[in-house]
Amino acid sequence: MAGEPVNVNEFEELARKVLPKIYYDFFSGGAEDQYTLKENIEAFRRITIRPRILVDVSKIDMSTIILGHRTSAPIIVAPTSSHQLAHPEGEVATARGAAACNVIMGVAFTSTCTMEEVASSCKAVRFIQTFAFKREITANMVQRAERNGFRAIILTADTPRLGRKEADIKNKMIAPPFKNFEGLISTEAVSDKGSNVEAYAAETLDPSFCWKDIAWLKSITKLPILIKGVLTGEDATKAIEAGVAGIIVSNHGARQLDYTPATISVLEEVVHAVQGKVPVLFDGGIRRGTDIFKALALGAKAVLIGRPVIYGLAAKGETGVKQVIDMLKNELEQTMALAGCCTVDDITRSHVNTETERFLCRM
Ligand SMILES: Cc1cc2nc3c(=O)[nH]c(=O)nc-3n(C[C@H](O)[C@H](O)[C@H](O)COP(=O)(O)O)c2cc1C
Ligand SMILES: CCCCC(=O)C(=O)O
Repeated sequence: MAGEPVNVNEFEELARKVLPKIYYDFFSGGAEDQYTLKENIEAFRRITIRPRILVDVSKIDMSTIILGHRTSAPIIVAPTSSHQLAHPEGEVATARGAAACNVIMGVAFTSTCTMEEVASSCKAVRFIQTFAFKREITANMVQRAERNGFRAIILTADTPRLGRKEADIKNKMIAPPFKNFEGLISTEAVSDKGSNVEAYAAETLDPSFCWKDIAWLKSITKLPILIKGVLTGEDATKAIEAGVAGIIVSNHGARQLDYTPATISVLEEVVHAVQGKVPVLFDGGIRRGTDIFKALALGAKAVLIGRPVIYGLAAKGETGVKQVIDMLKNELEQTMALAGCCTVDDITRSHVNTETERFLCRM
């Protein structure tokens, strides 16, 4: 690739060049056969856009409100771990990039900078992401999140144990120090076989955590709880019964259970089950503004972006994060203009055709 990257995929190429192979594999990889990893991207290609012409698109407004926070676009930085493996400034640089674009920053508890460092370094609206950790870890996270001005808790519920990423096992991937755990777990997880990321997970996660335990989480915090990892209408209904403030349709970027469907193919099922009771957010495979448009048309309030942000960070630090988010914003704006939508609310179900509909049209 010659010159500056012009799209997110070119940022991935830059990141591949600058990162040691072991870290590129860690960031880019998925579980086992990586069927879902491919599908998350491919399924977007099977959805087409139904544009409307001769609409006055002289002004496009991409802004939206997410849990009461106005943001410049329906884009959130997905919580992803280990940013210092991509760039020495880690999550601090990522959060500053998000702040510069006026989008919400998801911070993983398994970050390499502490929650406090991220909080004091930028003005971005921040959501903290947690797993179903052992209770003393969760309680510590909640106190610190509230004290440091985080605005919501993202409970990632698809990880009772860690998915098997075979590249990490082969590469003997060593997790960086996850500084938020200091004083909470006795040792730095070590493992003599394969990746030690799994050993970390085994020491911190509580695989017995289930739906009823959300009541406990709600009892120890005033922050709204978003549940991440919902892939079925059944679980969406349970999540609403449990009283969550929002749902994130996600398969963890295809890093947990392989052969789950592409997230974009189950978004509508979840949206139907939710019946507008809480916002439905979406992640997995967003690489273009057209992908964001498609997710919004199928009922998402906003999308989370995982790997593209990490690739921007790896390639150019905070500037790269900003460039990646700006690229996606510019592409969304272009898509909205060419499809005849001036605001995000103008994007409706009738602006896309899924594979099923195209098949029915031919009958
Ligand atoms: C390197 C990496 C680390 C991740 N770490 C976490 C994490 O700590 N917690 C979490 O809930 N999701 C994590 N995720 C999943 C993301 O939040 C998000 O669901 C996923 O990356 C979206 O797919 P995309 O990368 O195609 O945008 C991680 C994803 C990647 C690629
Ligand atoms: C213990 C670290 C978990 C990170 C994670 O969720 C991922 O790599 O997908």
